[in-house]
Amino acid sequence: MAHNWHNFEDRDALAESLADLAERTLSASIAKNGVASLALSGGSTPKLFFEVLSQRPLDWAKVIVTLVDERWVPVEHERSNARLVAEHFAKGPAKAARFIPLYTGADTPEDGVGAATLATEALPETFDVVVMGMGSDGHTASWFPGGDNLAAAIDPAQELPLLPMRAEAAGEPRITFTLPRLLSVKTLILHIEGEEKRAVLDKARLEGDIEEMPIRAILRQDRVPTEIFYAP
Ligand SMILES: O=C1O[C@H](COP(=O)(O)O)[C@@H](O)[C@H](O)[C@H]1O
Repeated sequence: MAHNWHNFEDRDALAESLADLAERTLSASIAKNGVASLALSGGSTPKLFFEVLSQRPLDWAKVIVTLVDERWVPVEHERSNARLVAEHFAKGPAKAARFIPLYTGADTPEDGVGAATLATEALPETFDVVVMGMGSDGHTASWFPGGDNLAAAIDPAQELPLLPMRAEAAGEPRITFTLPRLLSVKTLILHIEGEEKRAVLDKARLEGDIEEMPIRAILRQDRVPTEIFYAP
């Protein structure tokens, strides 16, 4: 499936354009279905995009927001992706959106994945917008090289929407949406910033095992085009 490249001179321009695309897609879905859904990545890259999108004049009360993955830590923790959403996205107009967290408060993601799965059943079967990020090791969502559930998470036939994930490089146990669940989407975005990550992405586009660079599961799938947003 084609990748559509959107290259920007700087990160401000990228954030505005990415927010334009998300706003357009969400607003079309609200007009057609009365509801829209958005799955966001965590980490450090999306902060500016969150700030810009959160100010857009959408009917946010009709938007359901979740994360593509979460670190298994409480929302107060500095590494919580939900905390990033709370601080940089759930403010201004976007505060009216309904947020479905993946962290449930259970001791482990293995204990909590059932409740998280139930909670995410409130999402429409097809996401309107999914925004993926990528780490400098080629992971995306919590699909880490060497992850204990990596093969299951990126299995195109996987029927479970969410899986726990543990990996040395992950820092803490994780929970993550699986490949088929995230590919059930109208607009799939990959958000990359910085020349170091651009080099990682270029390497991922070459031949090689998907499990070595799990972002390849996105780049090589043929269900939905990937809109690649890049700024140095
Ligand atoms: O751990 C994570 O890392 C990736 C990449 O994050 P970044 O800090 O390099 O932007 C992120 O996409 C994922 O959601 C997050 O949990």
